[in-house]
Amino acid sequence: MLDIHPEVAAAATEITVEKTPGYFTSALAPERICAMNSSIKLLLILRDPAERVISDYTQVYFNRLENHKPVQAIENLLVRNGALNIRYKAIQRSLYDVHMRNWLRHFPLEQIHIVDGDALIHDPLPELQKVERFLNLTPRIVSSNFYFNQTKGFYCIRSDGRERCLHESKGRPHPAVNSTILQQLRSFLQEHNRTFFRLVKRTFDWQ
Ligand SMILES: Nc1ncnc2c1ncn2[C@@H]1O[C@H](COP(=O)(O)OS(=O)(=O)O)[C@@H](OP(=O)(O)O)[C@H]1O
Repeated sequence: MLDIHPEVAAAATEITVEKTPGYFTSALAPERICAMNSSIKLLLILRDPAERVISDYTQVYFNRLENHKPVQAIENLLVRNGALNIRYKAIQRSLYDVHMRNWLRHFPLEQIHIVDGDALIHDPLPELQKVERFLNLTPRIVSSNFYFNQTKGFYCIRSDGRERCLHESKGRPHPAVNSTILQQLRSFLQEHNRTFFRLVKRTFDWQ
């Protein structure tokens, strides 16, 4: 979730943006943020929730490796006692309907702009132009602000003569997941995704 705080902006021409991914899944954040500023504009970047589970696993996996902690194959975390382990945190964080419901108790849907994370990765400009419109900003982002970084395999940003990519911990190769288990995960998420689509009155290209 990105929270825009116009009231703490340094100048009338500026807005303040704060980014904390953990807000979306926090039970307390919506109420607290609403108490702070009920007219705040919220940005939510979401990708295919099954991909998000694997991405979550991959980041934890490499963090643990770097900290010399033991690691497990993703299948050992996804499955417990022969069934999908829906208590696995990476799965819980991908139940977008559950978390969104919590936000919609405090904010109208119009105040929350959802960025299609998969589209953002493959074609960033249109998604960011939608963000500019949502924030009522004068359009400034143009295609030359992006270049495809062959080494990373992703788009990175070019602005004011500087080039910036995400941290090296991002964009690492995901493990190949056992296809039966992946299918189980996708089937489990499907109903949650449908509920989420109804809540936000739009659909995404997730299975
Ligand atoms: N330039 C560049 N470098 C690396 N990764 C890139 C880039 N552009 C988009 N992506 C995709 O962004 C995913 C990471 O998003 P996060 O939300 O976890 O990153 S961050 O919190 O905004 O830093 C990351 O997910 P993972 O591949 O699962 O790490 C990528 O799919």
